[in-house]
Amino acid sequence: MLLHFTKMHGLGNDFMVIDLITQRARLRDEQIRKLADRRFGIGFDQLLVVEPPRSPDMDFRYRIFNADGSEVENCGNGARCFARFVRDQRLTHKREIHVETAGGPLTLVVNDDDQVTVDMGTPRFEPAALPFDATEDRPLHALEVDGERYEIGAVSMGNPHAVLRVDDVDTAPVERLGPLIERHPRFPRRVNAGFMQVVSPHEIRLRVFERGTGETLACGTGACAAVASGIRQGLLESPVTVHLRGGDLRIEWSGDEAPLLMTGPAERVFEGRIALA
Ligand SMILES: N[C@@H](CCC[C@H](N)C(=O)O)C(=O)O
Repeated sequence: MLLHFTKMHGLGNDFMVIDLITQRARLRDEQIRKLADRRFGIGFDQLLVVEPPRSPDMDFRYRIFNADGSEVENCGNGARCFARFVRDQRLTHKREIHVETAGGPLTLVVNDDDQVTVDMGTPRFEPAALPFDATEDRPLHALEVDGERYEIGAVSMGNPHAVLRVDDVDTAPVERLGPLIERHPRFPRRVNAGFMQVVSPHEIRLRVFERGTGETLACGTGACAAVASGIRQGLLESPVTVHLRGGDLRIEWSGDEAPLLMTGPAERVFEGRIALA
């Protein structure tokens, strides 16, 4: 069968987006891995799937699959693309869109300038929320990686994040430490590994080695987690501009149970049809 798809990106974190409201398909893990392949497939960091909601209060169900085929709880850059996609495809005319994800509900607002603001919910730090094997909920946890001890912030934005502060993201050992942190035994469901350089209380630079994908040009939930961890440690103050390799995000969070807001762009690249093997 021929499946219609749209290729999109949020700051270079790229997606294949498919509408499973007007089309029918069931994608197996190995098909997702093949489609994600940049030589043998379409190439993407994540697959985003639009489905009808299961709850009457919601507009859509938003499902996310990493390039390795694993289904995950949340994707921030994807959420902005999802909002643009459902409007461009005329699946909704709303500017405020409520979606259910495996990590909980999200509210997406398409602004007049076409930037999208996502209410990402409240960051969670308790280790069980990630999950992370630690007895106490603290701003920093010691983590031994490859015989060295590092201090990491552990944050759930629906999906799990470890945030490591570095002096300079350009020279940070992202390729070496990223995969080791991602599969560290204290993170039983693996983890996204963020490397954060604090530039000022309102500005950070960030690289993220994503679970199930590898380093991407930007990670929305990674940006939210890094800012939440930085604010909790007293290093940052809202609002914070996050400079990622693919561009900038604005993150606002007033702390405690307040929702964290992420604002940034969402771009359509091309559309196509592909035969599913
Ligand atoms: N690129 C994303 C996060 C995608 C999911 C992540 N790799 C995970 O496994 O949790 C973003 O923009 O947030």
